[in-house]
Amino acid sequence: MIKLENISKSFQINQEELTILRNVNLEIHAGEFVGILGRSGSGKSTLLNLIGFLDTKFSGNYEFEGKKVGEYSDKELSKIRNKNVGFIFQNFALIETMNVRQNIEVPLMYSGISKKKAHHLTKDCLRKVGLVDFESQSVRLLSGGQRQRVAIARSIITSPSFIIADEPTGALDSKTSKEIMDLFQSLNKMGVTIILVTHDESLTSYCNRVIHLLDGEVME
Ligand SMILES: Nc1ncnc2c1ncn2[C@@H]1O[C@H](COP(=O)(O)OP(=O)(O)OP(=O)(O)O)[C@@H](O)[C@H]1O
Repeated sequence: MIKLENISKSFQINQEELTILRNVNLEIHAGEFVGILGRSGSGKSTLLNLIGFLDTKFSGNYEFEGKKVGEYSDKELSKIRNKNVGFIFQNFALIETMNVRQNIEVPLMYSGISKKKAHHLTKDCLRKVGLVDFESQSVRLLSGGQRQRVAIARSIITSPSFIIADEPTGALDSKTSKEIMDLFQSLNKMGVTIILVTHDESLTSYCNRVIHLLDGEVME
């Protein structure tokens, strides 16, 4: 599904060129639960932005489902991103003025699907993340773990090809982290492809495969 060939990425800082990713070669297949492990500054977020179609300024070849990502226009790419990628962040990134259902339905806003269908999909996602009774609750009143469950439900409502989870347990205590990782594992068993990025080695026990990123280089 995802194929990166000889990907390099540099930033220009004060006349100096800083290489953040070096000749990255990586393939991720549908159904995998891949962990990308690396220290702070190793290039994890840079790699995620690239995989998630947020950054197209790199050298090398990125093929998604057999097509070169570099050949799409920005408009096409944002469509591809909305359809195929679910994002999960450390700080949940929920909209505080909305309730649980409204947050989960955000990715459907411009999809043109009916309200009835959206509600049906939301109910299904709420079931999957264990929040059936929280549909009308304001997200302000939720715990960290519940907030991340809402974010996970939001990430899967469009049935994306893969989800990117960037340090998803970084703001949670260890018991809640385990619950969230168990949830990722059960979603993966239902067929959701997951790319987890973390600096926490203990989380990689949940993954099928671990990729180590060291100073912008992949060590599988
Ligand atoms: N837009 C940018 N301009 C210049 N340098 C950048 C930019 N984005 C990232 N960097 C640099 O690239 C390096 C890798 O950053 P990146 O955020 O990818 O690392 P990371 O592994 O995700 O780190 P962390 O775990 O701390 O989030 C860092 O040295 C960072 O300062």
